[in-house]
Amino acid sequence: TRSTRPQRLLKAVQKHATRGDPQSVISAIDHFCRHSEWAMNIGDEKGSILDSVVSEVNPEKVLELGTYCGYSTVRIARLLPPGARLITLEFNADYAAIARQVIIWAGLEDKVQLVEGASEDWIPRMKEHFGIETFDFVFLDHWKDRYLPDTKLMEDCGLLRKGTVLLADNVICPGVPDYLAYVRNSLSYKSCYFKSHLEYTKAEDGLEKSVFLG
Ligand SMILES: Cc1cc(-c2n[nH]c(CCNC(=O)c3cc(-c4ccc(F)cc4)cc(O)c3O)n2)ccn1
Ligand SMILES: [Mg+2]
Repeated sequence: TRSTRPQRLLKAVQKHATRGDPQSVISAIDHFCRHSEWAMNIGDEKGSILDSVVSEVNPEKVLELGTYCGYSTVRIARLLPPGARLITLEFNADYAAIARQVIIWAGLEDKVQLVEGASEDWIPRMKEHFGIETFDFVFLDHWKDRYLPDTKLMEDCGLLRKGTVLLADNVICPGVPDYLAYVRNSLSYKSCYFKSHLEYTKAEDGLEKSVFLG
């Protein structure tokens, strides 16, 4: 039967990227998505904004919601200091299988723990299952109707501390209006918007950076 788009994306990585070289993995995926098939990775333009925020925060403990093929996982993990850890949650088992291979090809498997399942099931188990106290940085890139409930769930589970940075993809396209209203109006967050474009297109999109104030 016909291969899936994530499978074809992984083949492009294994053909064009150098094992152990995260930048070549990022470039191979961006080339595939620009010249072969669009895919819902954050992409190079928003990816550069992600890079700058991660570098500024320099986090030890990172949570990513929505792995997809592991593109943003690689972008984040390649910037982490030794000993830092990234936990990434993926609901779709087929995406997860591809992402594991992409992360291994980039040579970043020691920094990344990929967990399969729904965010609402795993967020309440972070502390007892992974020994996590609080996260320094959270990247939200999963189902858009889960951004707000999962943010409230992270608050309630005590996973956020004064200064934890949340960075949300797709706040314009597909859009997360309820989440935006919440972080922009809540006294518990300081938010700012980074205007950009939907990956590999001219459509507007952007990232919302929100600092939890406790
Ligand atoms: C743990 C857990 C994980 C998940 C989960 N894992 N992986 C995802 C994927 C989510 N991402 C998207 O749907 C998405 C869509 C677009 C898009 C699509 C079509 C258009 F026309 C325009 C834009 C663009 C993007 O950048 C996106 O990120 N959800 C779900 C539940 N629980
Ligand atoms: Mg996205």
